[in-house]
Amino acid sequence: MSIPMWPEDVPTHSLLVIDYELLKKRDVGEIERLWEAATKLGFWYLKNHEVDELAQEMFDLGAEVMALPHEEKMKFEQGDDGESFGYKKAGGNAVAASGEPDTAEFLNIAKDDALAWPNLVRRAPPGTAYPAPALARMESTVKPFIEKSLAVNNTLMDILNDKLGLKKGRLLEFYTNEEFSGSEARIIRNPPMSDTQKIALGSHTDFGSLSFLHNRQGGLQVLPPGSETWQYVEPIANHAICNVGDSLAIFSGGILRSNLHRVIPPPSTQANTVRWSLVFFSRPGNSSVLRALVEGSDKIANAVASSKEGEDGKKFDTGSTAEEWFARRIKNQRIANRKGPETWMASRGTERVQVA
Ligand SMILES: O=C(O)CCC(=O)C(=O)O
Ligand SMILES: [Fe+2]
Repeated sequence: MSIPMWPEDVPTHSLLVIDYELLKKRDVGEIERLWEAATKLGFWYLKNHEVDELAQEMFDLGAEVMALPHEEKMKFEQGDDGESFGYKKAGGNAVAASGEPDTAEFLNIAKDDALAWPNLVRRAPPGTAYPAPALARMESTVKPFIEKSLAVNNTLMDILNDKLGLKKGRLLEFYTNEEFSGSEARIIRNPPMSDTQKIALGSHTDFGSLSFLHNRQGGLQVLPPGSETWQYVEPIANHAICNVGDSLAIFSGGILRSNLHRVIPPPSTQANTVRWSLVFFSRPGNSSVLRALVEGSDKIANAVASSKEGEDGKKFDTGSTAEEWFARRIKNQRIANRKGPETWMASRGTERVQVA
């Protein structure tokens, strides 16, 4: 599919472009730029990451899955208990405290299932785990996509670990393949909308640590620090978009920024197209306690000590495991679980500014 050019007449927020090749060589200048991006906005472009071909194969898989009849996809529904893996229908989640439904459908595939393939360790038995086109491409596409995405996220994490002043490998202890986690690949489809302001995915911070995003059309928007205006992030060919999620913001005592973002339909020139996007989310092992790593780094201890008492103090010691944190957020987004605006509030993460 050819995608129309990005329009020049919409408010667009530029991101730093980080070169993964240079990061792999631990180029000092590039590491500084990554640090700037991860601490100021928490979003950046990543080029030279070598995952583009596999990303395209994931989109092909996504097209096959989403073309299945609705009843077939619903056999693989994620359910109402806070489980993320599986299919989520359009309208399954709220996008705001009002309870307005979302418009995007997505399929989430567990990292643990892809790596254990041909076994399924998180969703079983096979007939009810994932739609057939996903199972058919698990070995050829999903597993290598997840392995490569993990390598990218782990490299970024290793660099951020050192910049945070943590002992070598400390952060990566949370992301071993030994323990189950909420890490997953997500393929998202949003149909064309006549209302180009109709919210597809509501304002949120990401639940996990690092998100590695490939989107074809625009529609992703960020709320930059200090701004009250949502701004588009331009999709650039062969450039992934990376962002920091709640867990890294908490581990780092707020030094790394988990920024609010949302998705609306593609703007202007790109309107009236089906919007496709694909994300790999790295999330800590289920038993990881989400609290600032103050004992491991003076930098983190100082950041927590100098943050606003009460509000921030509590934020950096959540008393919650990663598993509980994700289940709470997922469960309370679900329209089926909605009792009122309080259900939406219960689904929130580390947001400083609450946007309804
Ligand atoms: O589709 C996008 O561009 C972003 C998706 C997103 O923010 C998410 O799934 O958490
Ligand atoms: Fe997100």
